[in-house]
Order: sequence, then structure tokens, then C-alpha cells
Amino acid sequence: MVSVTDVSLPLRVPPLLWEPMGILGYSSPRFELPGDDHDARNSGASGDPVWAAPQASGPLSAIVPLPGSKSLTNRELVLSALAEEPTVLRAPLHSRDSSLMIDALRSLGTTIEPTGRDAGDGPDLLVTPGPLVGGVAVDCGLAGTLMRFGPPLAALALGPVTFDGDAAARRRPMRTTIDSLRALGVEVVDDGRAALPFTVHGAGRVAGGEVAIDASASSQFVSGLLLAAPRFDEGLTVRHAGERLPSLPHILMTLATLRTRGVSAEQTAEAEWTVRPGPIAGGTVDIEPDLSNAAPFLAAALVAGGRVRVPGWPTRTTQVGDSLRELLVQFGATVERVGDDLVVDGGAGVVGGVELPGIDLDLSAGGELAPTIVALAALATGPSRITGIGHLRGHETDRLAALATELNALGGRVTEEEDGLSLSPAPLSARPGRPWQSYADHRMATAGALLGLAVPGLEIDDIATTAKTLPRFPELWSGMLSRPTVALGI
Ligand SMILES: O=C(O)C1=C[C@@H](OP(=O)(O)O)[C@@H](O)[C@H](O)C1
Ligand SMILES: C=C(OP(=O)(O)O)C(=O)O
Repeated sequence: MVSVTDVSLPLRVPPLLWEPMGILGYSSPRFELPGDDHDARNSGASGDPVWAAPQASGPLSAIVPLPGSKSLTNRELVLSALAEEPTVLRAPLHSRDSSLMIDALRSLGTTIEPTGRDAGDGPDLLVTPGPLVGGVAVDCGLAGTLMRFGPPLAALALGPVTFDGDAAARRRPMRTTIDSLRALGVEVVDDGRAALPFTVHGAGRVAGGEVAIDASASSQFVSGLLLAAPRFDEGLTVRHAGERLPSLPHILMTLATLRTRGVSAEQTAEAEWTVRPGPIAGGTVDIEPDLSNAAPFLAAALVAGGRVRVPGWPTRTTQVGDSLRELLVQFGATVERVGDDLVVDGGAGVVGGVELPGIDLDLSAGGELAPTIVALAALATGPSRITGIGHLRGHETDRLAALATELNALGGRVTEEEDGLSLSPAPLSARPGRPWQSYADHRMATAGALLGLAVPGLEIDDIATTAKTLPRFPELWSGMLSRPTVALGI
């Protein structure tokens, strides 16, 4: 759980000592491949070298420490910018998505500086709110959290704020953000496509009140409004009127982060949430490790066999990644807590002859886990059906099409349905010269790496795209595969 406590804030650090877009090396979605023993040859769709997905040489015995949650980091950055006092974010995520959020908030008038501590994945951050100013352009990259959380905050700025992003970001659904702001009296100018790019003309205040929206394409439409709502004159009640609502845990996470900072934020009906106006506290906020990014690593135990341990698994959390504890059991894993850590044991694993069962699963609550779960289902010996994930067509890429295309290119038998995917068992094999395509989607890239444990010769076109939420993915992945058993003692 995040916690807010009063601390004495550290001294300001000169900004030049730390520049997230420079020194940490994720100013673009590409970054240099870390030195490991996997060949980089041929060329992927991005023009970068392909990454030869490593196979496991034996059962795993790995401890994989994961950096901070994307969803918590970007919520806490927004709340810190809107707070009445400074906040220290401890162990935040440093990745492309969080870096873009930091840049956006800085340009809007927030001061964000590193503090002393860096446990290896980047420094803690001191966020000092300032008056929100317009006249700026925000690059959302491909970050859903920025394109949906940024505009309601920009409505509180004085002046125009233009939002744009990657080519793929211009295809992501934005209509509900635009329509809801207009319904609240905020001027938004777009080119008629109800997509990026568009401009929010902030008037320095938003009256708030009530708004009915269709959040069936993304829960982030709800979260974005709720995060800014304490600063609206009357607060806000958001009512979802669409036929389905994906990713409910992420809305509950939003309410929890608001409440932890002293804001009244409640679910007031089945699909209705109310945030009352009031000050947002600062203090110190601890960011949990990203449990959704744990998915491919923990699932690796089921494929390669052996045990994978993720340190610092929270005992109570709003992260949907916590549901991996049940999901992986459905595939036959043993999952246990050891102290503060989570350990997944996959026995001999697929490569050791274990047959994974097929599954029938509604994943609407945890769509961001789908690429990992679908990859496991593709290795199962029984048929699977994964439903409730139609909204994944509006994620980083159309994930249903991408998963079906890439798995079928390996010989899989995957069918796209309106609301999900069905899979029939089939042997998978890599086709020389035809790497697994990531479609600029970090979770497609990690799903490919997971399959590569069991599919000899599999190459990934663009492993660097994992920098969206986990810049050290290739390094962590090869570390997981190479560490000696005894030294780790698990
Ligand atoms: O609010 C958030 O932090 C998120 C909400 C979800 O979005 P959708 O509701 O669009 O699936 C999730 O998939 C995404 O990775 C992060
Ligand atoms: C859907 C995802 O990201 P975003 O926050 O960009 O929507 C994701 O990380 O799986």
C-alpha cells in the first residue's frame, strides 16, 4: 500500500545532476541493447537489430527485483503536481512512460527533482507543485496514463495545452476524455477525429459537478477525471453509462491513491464514483514494485521450470498484477509467499515435459496481463478461451490482432473473437527470418521473450520497446536465466 507520512524534505538537488531524458537513456523508445550473450543480428521492424530470445539451460532459480509500478508512479506524479505541498516519491518507476509524465508536469509548472536515494532503478523524486501554466505542448508518447490523466489536469491550467504522441498513440481511443471535458465546460479543440492531437484550453478552474461517460474503451477515462477532481470547485461525480467497464481494479487504485492523500473519494453506486473538493496532501509516498511487469518473469517458471522469486510483493495492494497469484495456479504453478517475497514454482516446466492445462478466463479486470496469459495458453496442451478483453484493440497496438497474428505465424491456432481470443493446442516453431513482431508494444515484446524460452530460435524484432515501462527488461531477463541456483538460496 502506498503510505503518506510527514517527512522533512531533502535539499534541492541541482537539476543538471540528473536528467531523466538524458542520463538514464530513455529519451526515445529505443535504447542500446545491454551487453549479454544473445546475438543481435538481422533487423527488426524498427530497423534495430533483432533480439535472439534466450532459451533456459535448466530449471530457473532466480530472484528478480522489479522497479516501481507504472500505474502508481504516474498517478502519484499527477497527485503530487496537484497537491498543496511537496511530495517525495520513493522508488518510483523510471521508464519512458514516467519520463514523459515528468516532462509534461514540468512544462505545466511543476518542479520535479531527484533526491539522494537510488536503489538501482533511478532516484527518488521530490515533486513541488506550482501554479499550472498553459502555452505548452505535451508529448504523450504511447502512454495511456498520460493521454488520459493529463487533459483533466491541463483544464486547471491557464492557457492552451496541446497533447500529441506517437503515431500509434493517435490511434488510441480519446473520445471520452474529450467529450467529458467539454461536458464539464472545458474548451477542447481537435481535428474532428476525437483522437490525438488536440488542445485543451484551460481557464484556470473547472466547476465540476457530475458527468456521465462511456468508459467501455478504457478505465483510464474515469481515473483521469477522478485524479483532477479534488481541485474542481464542486468536486466530481463520474457515472459510467457504457455496456462494459474494463480494468475496474485500476479505478479502485485511483480511489485509494486519492484517499491516502486525504481526499474523500468513494464508489457511490455500481458504476459511479464521487470525489469531493479538497486539498491533496503531500508527504512521502512509497511506490510498490510493478506486479504486472512481474507477469512474464513469474510465468517463466511455468515454461522453463524451476522457481522465480519477486522481492517486496505487497501483502495488500490495488495492483491487478496481484491476481497472478491465482492465475498462475490455474496453469499448474505453486505460488507461495516467503517473507516479503512471492515465489512461483513451475516444477519441470513446459521444456521439462509438464503439460499446461488450457484455461477459460474472463480477463476484463486485468487486460494488461493478457499478453503473458495468452502466451502461456499458446503453450498449453488443451484449448483456451480468454474473454473480456475486446478493449485491448485500443491498447499500445490492437493486441488481439497482434497476438493472433504472431502466434499463428509460429504455427499456433488462435482465433480472434469479438471480445477475446480462443486458442487450440498446436506445436510452435520459429520461422527463420521472420522475427516475432512487437508492434511498439512492451507487453508483446515480453510475451515473445516468454515464448522464446520454449521455442528454439525465436527472435524479437524490437525488445527495446520494453523501455515503455521496464527499460532493464533484457538485462533482468538474461539475469533470471543465468544466475546460479545455490548462491540465491531459493
Ligand atoms: O490506469 C492505469 O494505470 C491503467 C489502466 C488500464 O487501462 P485500460 O482500462 O485502458 O485497459 C491498464 O490496462 C493500463 O495498463 C494501466
Ligand atoms: C495498456 C497499457 O498501457 P497504457 O498505460 O499505455 O494504457 C499496458 O501497459 O498494458
